[in-house]
Amino acid sequence: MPPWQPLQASTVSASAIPRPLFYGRGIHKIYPMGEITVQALRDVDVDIYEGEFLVILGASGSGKSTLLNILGGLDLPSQGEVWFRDWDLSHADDAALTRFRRYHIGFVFQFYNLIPSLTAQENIALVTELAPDPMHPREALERVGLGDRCDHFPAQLSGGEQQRVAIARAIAKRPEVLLCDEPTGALDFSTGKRVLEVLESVNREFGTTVAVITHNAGIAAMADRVITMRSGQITHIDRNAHKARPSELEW
Ligand SMILES: Nc1ncnc2c1ncn2[C@@H]1O[C@H](COP(=O)(O)OP(=O)(O)OP(=O)(O)O)[C@@H](O)[C@H]1O
Repeated sequence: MPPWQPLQASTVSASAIPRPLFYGRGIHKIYPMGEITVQALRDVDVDIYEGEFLVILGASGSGKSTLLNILGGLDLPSQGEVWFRDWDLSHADDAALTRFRRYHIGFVFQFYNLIPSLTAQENIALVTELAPDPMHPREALERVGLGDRCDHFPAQLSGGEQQRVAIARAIAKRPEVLLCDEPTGALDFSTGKRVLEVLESVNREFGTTVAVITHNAGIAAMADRVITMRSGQITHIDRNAHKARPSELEW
């Protein structure tokens, strides 16, 4: 990692602030679209710390998914630098990014992307077969409260249960980071809260760094820190003095 400077001026000396797990500076992302270009990210500086629960909040089109995809090694910035520990993600080739995703990152998306013809535990086994030190698929399902649904097919599970299988699939390879793109976007209020409880317990019990992107401001209260985005830029970074439990959230 290059010499690191904390983002915000602080009364605490820089050496007392932990080095971030992710370190991004001057990130731009431009999509050429024929005659015009779309600037999805403009000069974004971001730090993500080990073990934190981060919420990235912003309206549709503000650049949240673009930023998450770059941090997760699914996409490259057009300009700027992105580091994960000592890995320079901004200059990594496809093979290096695939290794990075495989060994370090679990993804959870709004739509669960389960294979309909496979049972819950078979969906998870597809991932754990490639991982160096995975959980047993049954254990991962127990972690999300679905130990009794191992042999159910996705169509036999509710939306919230399918999302919990997707979370079990993401945590089964014991990633250091869980990146979640609108994980409750397709769920009703109480089912969404159950999914957030699972993400909170993964963060608390395993120490997994969790980043959740959402347009739902009600979710921000459960985070350690909240990054707010607008028009491809970070407009605020706030730390919650008190973290709400998922059961206390309202939206
Ligand atoms: N592959 C792409 N090609 C062209 N433009 C893109 C592409 N991906 C994103 N964009 C544009 O970049 C901007 C940021 O999109 P992004 O998906 O990151 O926003 P978002 O905050 O995640 O929105 P949402 O909450 O609707 O998912 C938008 O204007 C979007 O249309």
